[in-house]
Amino acid sequence: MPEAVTRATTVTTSPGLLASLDPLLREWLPRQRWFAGKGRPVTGFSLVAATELLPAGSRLGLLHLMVRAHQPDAQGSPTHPGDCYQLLIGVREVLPPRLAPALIGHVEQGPLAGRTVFEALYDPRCADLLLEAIRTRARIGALRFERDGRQEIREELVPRVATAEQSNSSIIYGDTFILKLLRRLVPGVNPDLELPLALAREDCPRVPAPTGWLLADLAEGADTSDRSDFAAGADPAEEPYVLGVLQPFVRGASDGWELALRELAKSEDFAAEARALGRATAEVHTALARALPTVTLGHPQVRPLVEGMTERLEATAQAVPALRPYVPALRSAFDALAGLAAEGHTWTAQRVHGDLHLGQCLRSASGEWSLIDFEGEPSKPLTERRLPQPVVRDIAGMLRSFDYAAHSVPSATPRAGDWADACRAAYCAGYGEVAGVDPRTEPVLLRAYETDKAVYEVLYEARHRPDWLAVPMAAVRRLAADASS
Ligand SMILES: Nc1ncnc2c1ncn2[C@@H]1O[C@H](COP(=O)(O)OP(=O)(O)O)[C@@H](O)[C@H]1O
Ligand SMILES: O=P(O)(O)O[C@H]1O[C@H](CO)[C@@H](O[C@H]2O[C@H](CO)[C@@H](O)[C@H](O)[C@H]2O)[C@H](O)[C@H]1O
Repeated sequence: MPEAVTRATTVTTSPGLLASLDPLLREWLPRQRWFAGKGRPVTGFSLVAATELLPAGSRLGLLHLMVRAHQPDAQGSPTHPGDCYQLLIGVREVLPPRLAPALIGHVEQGPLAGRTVFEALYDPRCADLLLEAIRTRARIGALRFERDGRQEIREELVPRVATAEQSNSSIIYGDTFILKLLRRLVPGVNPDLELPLALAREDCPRVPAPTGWLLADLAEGADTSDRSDFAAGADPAEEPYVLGVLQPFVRGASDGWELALRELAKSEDFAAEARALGRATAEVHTALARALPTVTLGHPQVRPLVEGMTERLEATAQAVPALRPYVPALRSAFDALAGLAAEGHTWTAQRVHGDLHLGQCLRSASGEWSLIDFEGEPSKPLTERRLPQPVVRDIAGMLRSFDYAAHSVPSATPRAGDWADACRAAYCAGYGEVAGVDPRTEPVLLRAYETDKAVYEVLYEARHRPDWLAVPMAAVRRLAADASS
């Protein structure tokens, strides 16, 4: 049986707790894939919240920590407050061999001295406890576990940690549910929960409906007993943090990126799948437009949007010299959009996925497509990620992804360029079939967003995967040449 979670309600306030973990976390945290502050030293930690899920002094202790890692900002200024991370720390006298890969270290001082701490997600007792807490809508200190009462959560589903390369951490329960635990935390409504909940209200089958979620409500004296809307609360600093989302697991799924590369390697056509993906994207967009407000973008709104794109282009050219020769031609794509707006052209904006690419699309064993990971670009503030945008933002992301796939295979692969063109056309056609408007009827808007995405990718690859920089640079050359012709 899972732990009786509602008994363990002590909030740990021991001032020595973080000091005792400090030397271990300094070494361990920067090595984690999800650590967002790579390349900058961690100069210290402060505790945002600590909750004892199982008493730290017992045979197995379990701590839920929200810890701010202090780092100088990218410019070296030490005043940056640092990012807040979610950690689940197991505490034992001795770590069993099966948990050795989860070791964080042996504590030498403070309240946990002499004990071993480890990444608790790998301990099935911890994973069971989290699922049980969601199932029973537990309140543990500042932590609130919620669920959609219409979805059944069976007990005793065997947990395992997901091995996919990801920006957060996930536990899969018996191939039935997947719990994504967000790592870098910010207070406020998180689109990764907000949008799937809105889509579930619209009965949109293209996005797994949240089964449960967990929040941390740190507002002093917060009485959360009858708050069903996690979005309540005017001041973002007072709003709950979204810590994780449980959703149905799409069994036997392949992601669009894996499938596209597989078909490309065999020189197989992917147009039918691309068209289905276009249809799925349009289904999600139309449901989002029904569920959440839409706005009209005229000249006053488009001007700052274009300025933002231009600033991103210039900042990226500063950071990546290879981009510099193409700046004037790329800028003309943004200027053309501003020009149309100045002539009185308007566009509709609505909530969108915000970071759509082939890796965010899952095809189930029965061939149905789902879209996942509605977090948006994690480096942007939540308020920005939640702004309505033209749907073309997502469409451009997918069009870039087909191009990425074509440029990621060995150059000997015949007609990779034609393959990408066919996918791009099929995706837009599929989108138009459902939405009623083919995105290619807005070439200026599409070009501006595709250019902006390619510029984003140049910076992303320069920072994270320099070996891949040639992929978006090829697109930059193509977009610049088209602009000059
Ligand atoms: N509902 C789901 N069903 C099956 N696999 C999923 C599901 N949600 C996520 N995954 C898998 O987990 C990976 C990471 O999920 P994602 O939401 O993209 O997390 P992150 O934001 O950490 O990158 C996905 O690439 C996919 O392989
Ligand atoms: O998956 P994330 O949401 O963290 O997105 C980031 O990483 C992506 C790479 O994993 C990156 O996507 C780029 O590479 C993909 C192939 O690996 C390609 O399909 C995408 O089209 C391309 O943008 C994404 O940009 C970045 O935000």
